Amino acid sequence: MLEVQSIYKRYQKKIVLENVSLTIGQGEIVGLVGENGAGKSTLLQMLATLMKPDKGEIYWQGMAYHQQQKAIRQKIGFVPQDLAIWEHFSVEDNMRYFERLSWKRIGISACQQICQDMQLTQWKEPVSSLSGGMKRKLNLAISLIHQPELLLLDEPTVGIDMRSKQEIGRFLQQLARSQGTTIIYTSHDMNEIEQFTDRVLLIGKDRYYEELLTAKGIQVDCLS
Ligand SMILES: Nc1ncnc2c1ncn2[C@@H]1O[C@H](COP(=O)(O)OP(=O)(O)OP(=O)(O)O)[C@@H](O)[C@H]1O
Repeated sequence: MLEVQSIYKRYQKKIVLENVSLTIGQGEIVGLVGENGAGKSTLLQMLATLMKPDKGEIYWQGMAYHQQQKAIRQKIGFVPQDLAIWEHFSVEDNMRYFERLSWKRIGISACQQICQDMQLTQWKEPVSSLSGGMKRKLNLAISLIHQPELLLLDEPTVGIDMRSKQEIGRFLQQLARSQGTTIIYTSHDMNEIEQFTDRVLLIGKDRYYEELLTAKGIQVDCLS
């Protein structure tokens, strides 16, 4: 279980997160939505241990972030908005490279299986020749090599076509159901959020998303 207790974050004078608390259970897929600049990436970076809150505490499976950061980091997969892959290597070489650096050595067949499960089948092709959607899938596949318990995705499907979105969404659902992976992901696509998440957390002051999602019959929990 992920527990966030009353966290605060400000950049210079700008308060971004103010008294944010949330609880997410194992195997849940949660959509994090809100207007541009609401603080979604900031929150994800804190959940990924890459940034500390000014105040408040975060726990994963009862372990406090401020006390067991290294152990917690090994259980987290984080996919930032920007792609972090080697363009001139093949899909296989990317997976081999990151598998070698991984906390957990799963072997190359298991790496290939992750790609296949995501319908990323261009194993031998250079990344530079892949479509944007395939590159996003590879970025996601790399984050799964160490079999994270908590997967944090910052707009994993931005700029990609409907088909790849569907494939990624279905893959994430399968991952949560079969492995019990807890998944939090941000998106501005409310159809995708409706289709693939179990529930929605809204961040920021803008109530546009709340109205939109409530009209679709989706329950929204407001974080600020
Ligand atoms: N390192 C930083 N220094 C100063 N201000 C920052 C920094 N990072 C983010 N901000 C500001 O904090 C606010 C929240 O940014 P954040 O990237 O978390 O929002 P977001 O909800 O992810 O936005 P988007 O949907 O555009 O990705 C924004 O106003 C942003 O300009």
